[in-house]
Amino acid sequence: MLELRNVGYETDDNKEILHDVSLTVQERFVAITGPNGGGKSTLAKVIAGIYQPTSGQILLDGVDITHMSITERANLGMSYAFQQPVRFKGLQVKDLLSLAAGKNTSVTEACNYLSEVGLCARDYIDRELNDSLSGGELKRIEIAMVLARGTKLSIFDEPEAGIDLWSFQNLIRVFEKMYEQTRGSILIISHQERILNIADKIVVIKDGQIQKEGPRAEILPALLGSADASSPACSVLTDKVEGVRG
Ligand SMILES: Nc1ncnc2c1ncn2[C@@H]1O[C@H](COP(=O)(O)OP(=O)(O)OP(=O)(O)O)[C@@H](O)[C@H]1O
Repeated sequence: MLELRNVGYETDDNKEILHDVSLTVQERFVAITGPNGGGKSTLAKVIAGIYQPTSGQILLDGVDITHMSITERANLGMSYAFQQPVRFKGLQVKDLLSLAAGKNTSVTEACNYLSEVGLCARDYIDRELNDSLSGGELKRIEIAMVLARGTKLSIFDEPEAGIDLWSFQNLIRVFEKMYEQTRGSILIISHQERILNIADKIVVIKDGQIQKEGPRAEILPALLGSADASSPACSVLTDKVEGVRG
């Protein structure tokens, strides 16, 4: 279980981005949503160790990881997929999957991971992770990497970004498979109703604070509120977050 106790984060020039965030993540799927600039990505980076919190404590299965490095957290069983995928120049896709899995992944295994994320494996296995890959391809490769790692806590920052042509059902199936394999928790930052729809718990972050959290059945109807059914869910959710105040 991941536990955040009164976590705060300020930038070097004293801008407060997160304020007094307390949260537990022990459910299968936990979704973090809220308006742009609310602090979701910052929270994910604080959890993953990319940013150090300036106050509060973070515990993973009771172990205080507040001041641990990214590598130490990863070794304890945490994976993080960025909103903007990173490029690893000089490294091939199959090498990245082997590194992620912590073993020499066979071509068949690597191909299976790539197929899971909707990529035609043989076209990608030997590709270098450089600018020749599109944002959407990199995003899928990054999701395949988290799948290969199979850790007890996987964090995804807007996994839907850049993969519009790939069916959401596939993305959701990947999350479900990941859960079956790891029995861990999957923390997903998303604005997408279809992703929020699979969440066991939804957390709404606004102005750097938790505005609302609870089971999906309690939070989602309020988020959708007076949403126009013909509008894309992503913009609806972003706009309607105001509606859950209370
Ligand atoms: N290093 C930084 N220095 C100054 N401001 C920052 C820094 N990092 C983030 N911010 C600001 O903190 C706020 C929260 O940013 P964050 O990226 O966490 O929001 P978000 O909820 O993930 O947004 P989005 O939905 O647009 O991805 C924003 O106003 C952002 O401009």
